[in-house]
Amino acid sequence: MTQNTSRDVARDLSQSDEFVRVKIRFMDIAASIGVVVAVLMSYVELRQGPWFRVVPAMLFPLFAPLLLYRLHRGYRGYEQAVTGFAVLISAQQILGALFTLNDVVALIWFPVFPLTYVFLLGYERALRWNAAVLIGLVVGYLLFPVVNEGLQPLPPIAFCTGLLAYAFAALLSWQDHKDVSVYQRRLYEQASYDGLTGAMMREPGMEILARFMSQADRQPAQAVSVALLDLDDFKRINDEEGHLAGDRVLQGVTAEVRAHIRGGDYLIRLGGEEFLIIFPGMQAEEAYALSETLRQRIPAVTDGLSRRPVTTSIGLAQYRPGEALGQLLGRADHLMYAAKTTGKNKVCVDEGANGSPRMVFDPVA
Ligand SMILES: Nc1nc2c(ncn2[C@@H]2O[C@H](COP(=O)(O)OP(=O)(O)OP(=O)(O)O)[C@@H](O)[C@H]2O)c(=O)[nH]1
Repeated sequence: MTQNTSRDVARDLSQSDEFVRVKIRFMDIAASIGVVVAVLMSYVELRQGPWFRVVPAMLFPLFAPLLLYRLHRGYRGYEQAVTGFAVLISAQQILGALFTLNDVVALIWFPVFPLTYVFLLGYERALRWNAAVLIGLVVGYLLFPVVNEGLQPLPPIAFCTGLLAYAFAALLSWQDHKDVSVYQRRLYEQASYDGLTGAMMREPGMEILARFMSQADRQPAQAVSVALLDLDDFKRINDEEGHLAGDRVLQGVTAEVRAHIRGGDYLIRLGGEEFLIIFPGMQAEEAYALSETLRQRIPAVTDGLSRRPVTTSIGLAQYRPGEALGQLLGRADHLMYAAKTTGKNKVCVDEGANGSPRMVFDPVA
């Protein structure tokens, strides 16, 4: 089974934290400057020609404040505002082609907009968006004499040069952003995944768990279970067979876990020989079956990696809506500790209902 790719995870995280805050701050500044420039342009335009030529330039000062307001209204507001800005800029461009393409100054903006789309939408969406806007510009140019009562637009050679500059800027920004994204993803992987086992590290893992917990708060039917998995007597392997043997065991165990969990599950290394598996959308009973399979398989897969079979103790808890992350992990830890103190090599689980944890499964080791 395939696990979440680091790319999916990076995308998930990049939508929520510091990255978004920086982007919002930048958009506040850029949009405010845009409003001032557009008002000045409208004023100049109004002195030179008929009122309707001002419409494209006035769109931005009219709608940008509303979008800035949406931008600060949580995650949904942010998504809508970002797309809204892209729509606003496209409308401004295409209407601009329709009304003002007899002025060579209009071409100055052509290479600027592809960069804006990449910033707002990411390079993949921006590429499609740019293709659509290029078509819109051509249509606007062709309709210019009809809308402007016989007034001639820029000569075709000037317009085509503008289009080429636009397409070139779009390709360059796409290529550049792609390179940056690859680099960012590599940095993210290094910062988020444990080099020895490939399991996710504690901090990003906790962020993801917190996200699933708040999802479960909003939709109580959406269960989340976690399994805290700790290898038994691991110190003895290190002491008797050396650290390298211990490392091999850790790698063997995590490979086995990864092979059995589902695509949307997460494996996190909390530290040392302690791991957490997040089972989104899974009740404790179902997660128990999977954990029990793992418990049974681990001695077999570590056979040969160490002189004696390695066993695990697992504490399994289902999230109770409203509880804190520390409480959920505390319950899982308490259950794992119960498994350790009652003979090791077992899975202990509670029902996930309110009240004190109760062990409903206590398989024979
Ligand atoms: N080889 C190796 N050992 C590690 C790593 N991280 C932590 N350890 C060792 O893991 C061992 C954990 O020992 P303990 O916490 O006593 O746990 P244990 O021996 O498994 O005992 P129980 O949990 O009670 O079953 C320590 O010896 C750590 O040095 C690692 O990355 N590689």
